[in-house]
Amino acid sequence: MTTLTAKVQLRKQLRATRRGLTAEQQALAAERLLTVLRPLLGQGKKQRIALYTAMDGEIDLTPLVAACRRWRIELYLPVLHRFKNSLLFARYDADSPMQANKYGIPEPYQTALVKPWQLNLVLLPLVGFDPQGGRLGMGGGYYDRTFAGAARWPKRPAMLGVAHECQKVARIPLEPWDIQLDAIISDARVYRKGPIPAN
Ligand SMILES: Nc1nc2c(c(=O)[nH]1)N(C=O)[C@@H](CNc1ccc(C(=O)N[C@@H](CCC(=O)O)C(=O)O)cc1)CN2
Ligand SMILES: Nc1ncnc2c1ncn2[C@@H]1O[C@H](COP(=O)(O)OP(=O)(O)OP(=O)(O)O)[C@@H](O)[C@H]1O
Repeated sequence: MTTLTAKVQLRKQLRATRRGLTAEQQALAAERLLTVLRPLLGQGKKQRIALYTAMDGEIDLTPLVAACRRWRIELYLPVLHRFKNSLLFARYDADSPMQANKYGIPEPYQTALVKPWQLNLVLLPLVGFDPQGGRLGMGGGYYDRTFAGAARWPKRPAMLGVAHECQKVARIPLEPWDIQLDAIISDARVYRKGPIPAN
Protein backbone atom coordinates (compact mmCIF):
# COMPACT_ATOMS: atom_id res chain seq x y z
CA MET A 1 0.00 0.00 0.00
CA THR A 2 1.35 3.46 -0.85
CA THR A 3 1.73 6.08 1.85
CA LEU A 4 -0.97 8.15 0.16
CA THR A 5 -3.50 5.28 0.24
CA ALA A 6 -2.62 4.58 3.87
CA LYS A 7 -3.12 8.25 4.75
CA VAL A 8 -6.44 8.44 2.88
CA GLN A 9 -7.78 5.38 4.73
CA LEU A 10 -6.54 6.52 8.12
CA ARG A 11 -8.03 9.97 7.57
CA LYS A 12 -11.44 8.52 6.73
CA GLN A 13 -11.42 6.24 9.76
CA LEU A 14 -10.18 8.82 12.27
CA ARG A 15 -12.50 11.57 11.02
CA ALA A 16 -15.45 9.21 11.56
CA THR A 17 -14.22 8.40 15.09
CA ARG A 18 -13.88 12.10 15.88
CA ARG A 19 -17.33 12.95 14.51
CA GLY A 20 -18.83 10.07 16.52
CA LEU A 21 -18.07 11.71 19.88
CA THR A 22 -21.18 12.94 21.69
CA ALA A 23 -21.70 16.58 22.67
CA GLU A 24 -21.09 15.55 26.26
CA GLN A 25 -17.78 13.81 25.42
CA GLN A 26 -16.74 16.86 23.40
CA ALA A 27 -17.47 19.26 26.26
CA LEU A 28 -15.57 17.13 28.77
CA ALA A 29 -12.59 16.75 26.41
CA ALA A 30 -12.46 20.52 25.85
CA GLU A 31 -12.30 21.18 29.61
CA ARG A 32 -9.65 18.48 30.12
CA LEU A 33 -7.56 19.85 27.27
CA LEU A 34 -7.46 23.23 28.99
CA THR A 35 -6.16 21.58 32.17
CA VAL A 36 -3.40 19.76 30.24
CA LEU A 37 -2.44 22.86 28.22
CA ARG A 38 -2.49 25.47 30.96
CA PRO A 39 1.03 24.75 32.34
CA LEU A 40 2.45 25.06 28.81
CA LEU A 41 1.08 28.54 28.13
CA GLY A 42 3.88 30.91 29.05
CA GLN A 43 2.59 33.50 31.45
CA GLY A 44 3.91 36.90 32.32
CA LYS A 45 5.32 38.14 29.02
CA LYS A 46 3.14 39.11 26.09
CA GLN A 47 1.99 36.01 24.28
CA ARG A 48 0.68 35.55 20.77
CA ILE A 49 -1.06 32.25 20.23
CA ALA A 50 -2.53 30.87 17.00
CA LEU A 51 -5.36 28.39 17.40
CA TYR A 52 -8.30 27.21 15.28
CA THR A 53 -12.09 27.10 15.20
CA ALA A 54 -13.15 23.47 15.66
CA MET A 55 -15.08 21.65 12.92
CA ASP A 56 -15.74 18.04 11.90
CA GLY A 57 -15.46 16.74 15.49
CA GLU A 58 -12.11 18.44 16.27
CA ILE A 59 -11.39 19.09 19.92
CA ASP A 60 -13.09 22.37 20.83
CA LEU A 61 -10.89 25.28 21.93
CA THR A 62 -13.72 27.56 23.14
CA PRO A 63 -12.81 27.19 26.86
CA LEU A 64 -9.17 27.93 25.97
CA VAL A 65 -10.16 31.03 24.00
CA ALA A 66 -12.08 32.37 27.00
CA ALA A 67 -9.14 31.66 29.34
CA CYS A 68 -6.61 33.31 26.99
CA ARG A 69 -8.75 36.45 26.76
CA ARG A 70 -8.84 36.64 30.58
CA TRP A 71 -5.03 36.34 30.61
CA ARG A 72 -4.63 39.06 27.96
CA ILE A 73 -3.03 36.62 25.50
CA GLU A 74 -3.34 37.81 21.89
CA LEU A 75 -5.14 35.25 19.73
CA TYR A 76 -4.81 34.56 16.01
CA LEU A 77 -6.66 32.29 13.59
CA PRO A 78 -5.48 30.77 10.30
CA VAL A 79 -6.75 32.41 7.13
CA LEU A 80 -6.37 30.62 3.79
CA HIS A 81 -3.94 32.41 1.48
CA ARG A 82 -5.77 33.56 -1.63
CA PHE A 83 -3.72 31.40 -4.03
CA LYS A 84 -0.71 29.78 -2.32
CA ASN A 85 -2.41 26.95 -0.37
CA SER A 86 -0.69 28.21 2.75
CA LEU A 87 -1.95 30.08 5.81
CA LEU A 88 -1.84 33.63 7.10
CA PHE A 89 -2.53 34.40 10.75
CA ALA A 90 -5.10 37.09 11.57
CA ARG A 91 -5.89 38.74 14.90
CA TYR A 92 -8.91 37.21 16.61
CA ASP A 93 -10.57 39.40 19.25
CA ALA A 94 -14.01 38.92 20.79
CA ASP A 95 -15.43 41.56 18.45
CA SER A 96 -13.49 40.66 15.27
CA PRO A 97 -15.67 40.52 12.15
CA MET A 98 -15.72 36.96 10.76
CA GLN A 99 -16.32 35.40 7.37
CA ALA A 100 -16.53 31.70 6.38
CA ASN A 101 -13.78 30.39 4.07
CA LYS A 102 -14.35 27.91 1.21
CA TYR A 103 -14.55 25.03 3.71
CA GLY A 104 -17.13 26.86 5.81
CA ILE A 105 -14.61 27.56 8.60
CA PRO A 106 -14.98 31.08 10.10
CA GLU A 107 -11.97 33.38 9.64
CA PRO A 108 -11.34 36.90 10.95
CA TYR A 109 -12.15 39.37 8.21
CA GLN A 110 -9.61 42.16 7.53
CA THR A 111 -7.99 42.15 10.97
CA ALA A 112 -4.24 42.63 11.60
CA LEU A 113 -1.93 39.91 10.24
CA VAL A 114 1.25 38.63 11.93
CA LYS A 115 4.15 36.74 10.36
CA PRO A 116 4.26 33.11 11.52
CA TRP A 117 7.61 33.70 13.28
CA GLN A 118 6.05 36.48 15.36
CA LEU A 119 3.82 33.91 17.06
CA ASN A 120 4.95 32.33 20.33
CA LEU A 121 2.82 29.24 20.04
CA VAL A 122 0.80 27.53 17.31
CA LEU A 123 -1.87 24.99 18.20
CA LEU A 124 -2.41 22.79 15.16
CA PRO A 125 -5.61 20.88 14.41
CA LEU A 126 -5.04 17.30 13.36
CA VAL A 127 -6.90 14.22 12.22
CA GLY A 128 -4.46 11.70 13.68
CA PHE A 129 -1.23 11.61 15.67
CA ASP A 130 1.33 9.17 16.98
CA PRO A 131 3.21 9.35 20.30
CA GLN A 132 6.42 10.29 18.41
CA GLY A 133 4.92 13.59 17.29
CA GLY A 134 3.74 12.50 13.83
CA ARG A 135 0.74 14.43 12.53
CA LEU A 136 -1.92 13.56 9.98
CA GLY A 137 -3.90 16.61 8.82
CA MET A 138 -6.91 17.14 6.58
CA GLY A 139 -4.76 16.60 3.50
CA GLY A 140 -4.48 20.15 2.18
CA GLY A 141 -0.84 20.56 3.20
CA TYR A 142 -1.66 24.05 4.54
CA TYR A 143 0.32 23.87 7.78
CA ASP A 144 3.16 21.97 6.08
CA ARG A 145 3.61 24.72 3.47
CA THR A 146 3.30 27.55 5.98
CA PHE A 147 5.96 26.15 8.32
CA ALA A 148 8.14 24.38 5.73
CA GLY A 149 11.22 26.53 6.49
CA ALA A 150 10.62 26.97 10.22
CA ALA A 151 13.65 24.94 11.36
CA ARG A 152 15.88 27.62 9.73
CA TRP A 153 14.00 30.69 10.97
CA PRO A 154 15.97 32.71 13.58
CA LYS A 155 12.92 32.53 15.80
CA ARG A 156 9.99 30.16 15.51
CA PRO A 157 6.86 29.43 17.50
CA ALA A 158 6.43 26.27 19.54
CA MET A 159 4.25 23.94 17.46
CA LEU A 160 1.80 21.83 19.41
CA GLY A 161 -0.73 19.48 17.84
CA VAL A 162 -4.01 19.22 19.78
CA ALA A 163 -6.38 16.29 19.59
CA HIS A 164 -8.75 13.90 21.24
CA GLU A 165 -6.96 10.92 22.81
CA CYS A 166 -9.00 8.68 20.43
CA GLN A 167 -7.13 10.19 17.46
CA LYS A 168 -3.91 8.40 18.51
CA VAL A 169 -2.49 5.60 16.36
CA ALA A 170 0.77 3.62 16.72
CA ARG A 171 2.42 5.24 13.73
CA ILE A 172 1.49 7.94 11.20
CA PRO A 173 3.18 7.30 7.83
CA LEU A 174 5.49 10.30 7.50
CA GLU A 175 6.43 12.02 4.27
CA PRO A 176 9.41 14.34 3.61
CA TRP A 177 7.33 17.53 3.77
CA ASP A 178 5.55 16.70 7.04
CA ILE A 179 6.43 19.27 9.69
CA GLN A 180 7.89 18.19 13.03
CA LEU A 181 5.77 19.06 16.04
CA ASP A 182 7.29 19.88 19.43
CA ALA A 183 4.53 17.98 21.21
CA ILE A 184 1.01 16.66 20.91
CA ILE A 185 -1.51 17.62 23.56
CA SER A 186 -4.58 15.46 24.04
CA ASP A 187 -7.36 15.68 26.60
CA ALA A 188 -5.49 12.94 28.50
CA ARG A 189 -1.79 13.89 28.37
CA VAL A 190 1.22 15.54 26.72
CA TYR A 191 3.29 13.54 24.20
CA ARG A 192 6.75 15.00 23.70
CA LYS A 193 10.31 13.95 23.00
CA GLY A 194 12.34 17.00 23.98
CA PRO A 195 11.96 20.47 25.45
CA ILE A 196 9.34 22.78 23.97
CA PRO A 197 11.11 25.89 22.61
CA ALA A 198 10.25 29.15 24.36
CA ASN A 199 9.81 31.90 21.78
N1 LIG B 1 -10.46 23.89 12.24
C1 LIG B 1 -9.56 23.77 11.28
N2 LIG B 1 -9.17 24.85 10.62
C2 LIG B 1 -8.26 24.72 9.61
C3 LIG B 1 -7.70 23.46 9.28
C4 LIG B 1 -8.13 22.32 10.02
O1 LIG B 1 -7.69 21.18 9.80
N3 LIG B 1 -9.05 22.53 11.00
N4 LIG B 1 -6.77 23.38 8.27
C5 LIG B 1 -5.72 22.45 8.23
O2 LIG B 1 -5.02 22.36 7.28
C6 LIG B 1 -6.83 24.40 7.23
C7 LIG B 1 -7.99 24.09 6.32
N5 LIG B 1 -7.85 22.80 5.72
C8 LIG B 1 -8.90 22.02 5.31
C9 LIG B 1 -8.67 21.05 4.37
C10 LIG B 1 -9.72 20.27 3.91
C11 LIG B 1 -11.02 20.45 4.39
C12 LIG B 1 -12.18 19.67 3.92
O3 LIG B 1 -13.23 19.69 4.51
N6 LIG B 1 -12.08 18.98 2.80
C13 LIG B 1 -13.22 18.24 2.27
C14 LIG B 1 -13.17 18.08 0.79
C15 LIG B 1 -12.63 19.23 0.01
C16 LIG B 1 -13.61 20.32 -0.32
O4 LIG B 1 -14.70 20.41 0.23
O5 LIG B 1 -13.25 21.14 -1.20
C17 LIG B 1 -13.28 16.88 2.92
O6 LIG B 1 -12.21 16.27 3.09
O7 LIG B 1 -14.39 16.45 3.26
C18 LIG B 1 -11.22 21.41 5.36
C19 LIG B 1 -10.17 22.18 5.82
C20 LIG B 1 -6.94 25.76 7.87
N7 LIG B 1 -7.95 25.81 8.89
N1 LIG C 1 6.19 22.39 1.77
C1 LIG C 1 5.41 21.97 0.76
N2 LIG C 1 5.59 22.45 -0.50
C2 LIG C 1 4.82 22.02 -1.50
N3 LIG C 1 3.84 21.10 -1.36
C3 LIG C 1 3.61 20.59 -0.15
C4 LIG C 1 4.37 21.01 0.98
N4 LIG C 1 3.92 20.36 2.05
C5 LIG C 1 2.91 19.57 1.63
N5 LIG C 1 2.71 19.68 0.31
C6 LIG C 1 1.70 18.96 -0.49
O1 LIG C 1 0.45 19.01 0.18
C7 LIG C 1 -0.27 17.79 0.01
C8 LIG C 1 -0.93 17.36 1.30
O2 LIG C 1 0.02 17.02 2.28
P1 LIG C 1 -0.40 16.23 3.61
O3 LIG C 1 -1.26 15.07 3.25
O4 LIG C 1 0.81 15.97 4.43
O5 LIG C 1 -1.33 17.35 4.30
P2 LIG C 1 -1.80 17.50 5.82
O6 LIG C 1 -0.67 17.76 6.72
O7 LIG C 1 -2.66 16.33 6.12
O8 LIG C 1 -2.73 18.81 5.66
P3 LIG C 1 -3.01 20.11 6.59
O9 LIG C 1 -1.71 20.67 7.06
O10 LIG C 1 -3.71 21.04 5.63
O11 LIG C 1 -3.88 19.67 7.71
C9 LIG C 1 0.72 16.76 -0.48
O12 LIG C 1 0.29 16.36 -1.77
C10 LIG C 1 2.05 17.49 -0.56
O13 LIG C 1 2.69 17.20 -1.79
